[in-house]
Amino acid sequence: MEKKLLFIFNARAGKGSIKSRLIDIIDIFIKGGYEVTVHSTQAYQDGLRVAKKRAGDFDLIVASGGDGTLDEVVTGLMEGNHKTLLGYIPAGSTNDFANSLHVSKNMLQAATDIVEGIPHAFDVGKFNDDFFVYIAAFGLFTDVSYETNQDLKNILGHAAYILEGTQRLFNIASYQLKVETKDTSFEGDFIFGMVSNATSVGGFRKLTGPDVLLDDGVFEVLLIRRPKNILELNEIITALLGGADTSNIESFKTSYLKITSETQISWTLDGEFGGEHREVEIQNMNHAVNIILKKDEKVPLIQANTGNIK
Ligand SMILES: Nc1ncnc2c1ncn2[C@@H]1O[C@H](COP(=O)(O)OP(=O)(O)OP(=O)(O)O)[C@@H](O)[C@H]1O
Repeated sequence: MEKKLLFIFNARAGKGSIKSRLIDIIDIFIKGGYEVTVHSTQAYQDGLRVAKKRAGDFDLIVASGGDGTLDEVVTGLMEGNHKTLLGYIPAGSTNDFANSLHVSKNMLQAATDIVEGIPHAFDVGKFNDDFFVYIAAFGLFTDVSYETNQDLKNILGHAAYILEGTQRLFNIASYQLKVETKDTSFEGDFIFGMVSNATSVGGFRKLTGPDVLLDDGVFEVLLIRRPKNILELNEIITALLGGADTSNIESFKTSYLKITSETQISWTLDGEFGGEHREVEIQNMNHAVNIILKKDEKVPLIQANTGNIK
């Protein structure tokens, strides 16, 4: 029997770059032995709705768009409790997570790699009642409006850019936080926080630290305290650029994290607006999604290949 593939794509992502490749992509899927059902997302969260409702009827779901579309489809899989295999064809203006996954930026190659590829189990983040694929972050967004879409797209690149070393770290909002893990808890005045499962964020590799594995059941956490003077600021910047550690940066790995603040904090989940929260519980959902990647691709994973789907 033919295997069933649900193809969910955002025709608007990346200025509509997928449109001219659509027929060739579908042709690759059909030649790969799939019966293809196509859905172009009609609005914000449509990808989530369709994945949640329909993924159970398919052997493979392929998402195409930017990080936002991937986030929505994974959230739909999680909310619907589906274990359907997932493929990703980057087609947005921001495809940050594609760098961690080593997915080809050539859409036809990415489609071929899905058809010929191998599924790998990846961790997913649970964020209160929501989910994220590779990052939940707050801070450093005060001069970026959440109202216009384009600003939102660049939010992680923007944060990473600021962290790379401008003096603006002094002039931004900070948040009084209590941070709890299963082993420890601490408090402080923080300007930025990120909980990630990625080898690079906003195009910057150093921010997530070395020895990142995408299926190890733990997140990399980076929390930056407000610098009190130039010396502390320089220490923070040096540490972010890979130099000596500083007590103004908390960085650790954990499977669970609770962050409580006195005021509402705006969060971003995978580069999209993740709501305002005073209390956030983040849990690593180990091996929650099975993503198909090119054979022999050196993606940082503990697990060896879980078997060819063909
Ligand atoms: N038809 C649509 N109309 C409006 N928004 C949509 C539509 N389809 C998807 N979206 C929303 O667009 C957002 C961004 O999508 P995505 O991540 O795929 O692209 P992007 O690379 O961020 O975007 P862009 O290339 O448009 O800057 C997502 O939140 C998604 O829900």
